[in-house]
Amino acid sequence: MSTTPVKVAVTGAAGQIGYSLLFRIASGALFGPDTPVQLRLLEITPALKALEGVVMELDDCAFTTLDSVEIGDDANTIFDGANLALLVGARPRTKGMERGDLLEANGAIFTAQGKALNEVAADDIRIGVTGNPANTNALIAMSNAPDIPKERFSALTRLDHNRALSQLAAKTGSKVADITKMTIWGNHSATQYPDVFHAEIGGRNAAEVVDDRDWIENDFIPTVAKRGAAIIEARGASSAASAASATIDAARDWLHGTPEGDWASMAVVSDGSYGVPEGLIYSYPVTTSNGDWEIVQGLEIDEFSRGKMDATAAELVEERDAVKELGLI
Ligand SMILES: NC(=O)C1=CN([C@@H]2O[C@H](COP(=O)(O)OP(=O)(O)OC[C@H]3O[C@@H](n4cnc5c(N)ncnc54)[C@H](O)[C@@H]3O)[C@@H](O)[C@H]2O)C=CC1
Ligand SMILES: O=C([O-])CC(=O)C(=O)O
Repeated sequence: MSTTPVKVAVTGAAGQIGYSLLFRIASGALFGPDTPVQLRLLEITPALKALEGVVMELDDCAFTTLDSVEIGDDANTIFDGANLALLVGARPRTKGMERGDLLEANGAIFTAQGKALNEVAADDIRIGVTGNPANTNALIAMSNAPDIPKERFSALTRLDHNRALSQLAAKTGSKVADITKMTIWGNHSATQYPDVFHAEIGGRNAAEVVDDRDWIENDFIPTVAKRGAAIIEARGASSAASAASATIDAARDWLHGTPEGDWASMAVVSDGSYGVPEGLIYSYPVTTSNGDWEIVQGLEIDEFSRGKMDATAAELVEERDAVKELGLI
């Protein structure tokens, strides 16, 4: 239990993910009922008025864990002393838009925010990137923050991980709580590889419990990988409440640790593990404790998995090369 307030910066705070995320953080979902939270909310100038309205609503909730709220459009002011920065603000993908189109639009945002974090964040800063294209945005922020250890940056693949848990539970008639060791490899995009071959259901190998290779290859993997597009198609807007929930899950596990006997999926800087090019922000199975993560080592990778893991790495190499060409990293 800590009574020292935690400073949590959230960007894109007036957006649709923000509208769910801020209330969860303020109510103690991330740090528990005894830790006061100071919210630092960054928006672009035209969105500040809407953000004032969100702050009025935060006030009206009378959360006992919410110590203070500061809003603004200057990253150096808002990130000052931040212990955790959740970089959500970005331009969301709209119907028919490909992720590559987003690289340039978002590059400028994450260059500036990486620099500001480097200047003013607290020494223990952890940075989680939700805004798309999340892996490459995290790479841009990381590359523009040379004084912050690279391990402090991650991109969100927890939503994909949670989607995979839910699909697998539905298929096998099991409970999400019975499933462990799910893995999302690679990019938060349609090339991601949701891997059930190392997952377990009630301690048994998940692929064996499923016993339906066709479902794994032709239903499960594409359903999870294309779920974001399916939500956009159905809702006319990208995932918001589920993305906020996954952002909380990811930050909570990072700061407070993964449960014994389980792991989480997190896109983190590659050290070359599993043959992934060093320096990419690639989603791995990780265990965490006290704000540090470690890539789960020693998993056997068969030819099918190898192909999928390499394909998503190749997409990230392309994204990296594109932003390099734009001078963003
Ligand atoms: N990694 C993941 O699993 C997921 C990622 N996303 C991504 O999250 C991002 C946010 O999504 P939504 O909240 O739905 O979008 P939104 O458009 O509702 O909100 C984004 C907010 O960011 C703000 N913003 C833009 N530039 C900014 C800057 N430089 N500084 C601060 N704020 C800035 C905008 O004014 C806007 O209020 C999008 O990129 C979306 O694609 C969405 C779902 C899942
Ligand atoms: O697909 C999108 O643009 C939104 C997103 O990242 C997701 O829902 O996974």
